[in-house]
Amino acid sequence: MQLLDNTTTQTLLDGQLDLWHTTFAFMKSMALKSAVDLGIADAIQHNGGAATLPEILSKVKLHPSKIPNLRRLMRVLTTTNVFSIQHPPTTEEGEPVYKLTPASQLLVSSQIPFATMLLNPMIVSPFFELGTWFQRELPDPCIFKQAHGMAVWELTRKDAAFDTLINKGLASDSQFILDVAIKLNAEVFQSISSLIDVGGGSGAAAQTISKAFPHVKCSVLDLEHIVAKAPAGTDVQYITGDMFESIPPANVVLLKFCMTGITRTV
Ligand SMILES: C[S@@+](CC[C@H](N)C(=O)[O-])C[C@H]1O[C@@H](n2cnc3c(N)ncnc32)[C@H](O)[C@@H]1O
Repeated sequence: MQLLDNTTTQTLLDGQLDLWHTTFAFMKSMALKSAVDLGIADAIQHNGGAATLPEILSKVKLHPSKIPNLRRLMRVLTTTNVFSIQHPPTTEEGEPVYKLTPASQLLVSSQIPFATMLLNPMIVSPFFELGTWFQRELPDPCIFKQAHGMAVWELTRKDAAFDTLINKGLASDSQFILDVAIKLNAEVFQSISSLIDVGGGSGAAAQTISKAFPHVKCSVLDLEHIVAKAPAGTDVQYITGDMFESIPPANVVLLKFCMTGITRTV
């Protein structure tokens, strides 16, 4: 084989390994999706934060024919640090114990809707056509629109289930990251009196700030159909508008995740 004449066999084997690692990288995210779908993090948590395979099986619903495959799934999830594994000493018989890691602690508490959103087929499938996207000139550069015929925010307007998926996912991430920001940088919020979250969605971030710092007048600027569904009874003011036309004045302008899927027309 010409290839083998010109390059060392070991170099090519290393190259094949790199290719396989990248080719099968999707198995990591699909294993994570399975863990979320099956509630494995919750099962371990309910067992005190550590569980053997039979203990996980007592809490997770699997078809009996698939039980032998759970160990393989857990192997992927431990090599990717979603869970950790502690083997029994070689001198003793017994089952390995799976434990929560910082990553899976987040799956128990807050990040499930975010992972569920990002691993949804509607969000993942457009990337199968990334090569085509590079070859075409499109009036709208949004890859989601190339695949589904409309931008993310147009689809949220038309499809209630998709809207819930996106809003819950974004809100869970906002809630988590704002809790962290408030804990680490409280003085930043103490020194301001107003804040506007541009493209703030259902207002999870603004509400978290408003509750922690009642002296900060918090507002959300978003598109009409998002503001129409804004939760009532909060101190946050929801404003309908297009960020490309104007942004109401405030001490702080928050732009979180706003580079993704922004639409110019309201
Ligand atoms: C990726 S989401 C971010 C939501 C929120 N900031 C968060 O981090 O959870 C983008 C938001 O921008 C809004 N949006 C899109 N185009 C907009 C525009 N032209 N003017 C104002 N808001 C817009 C969408 O409706 C959506 O709520």
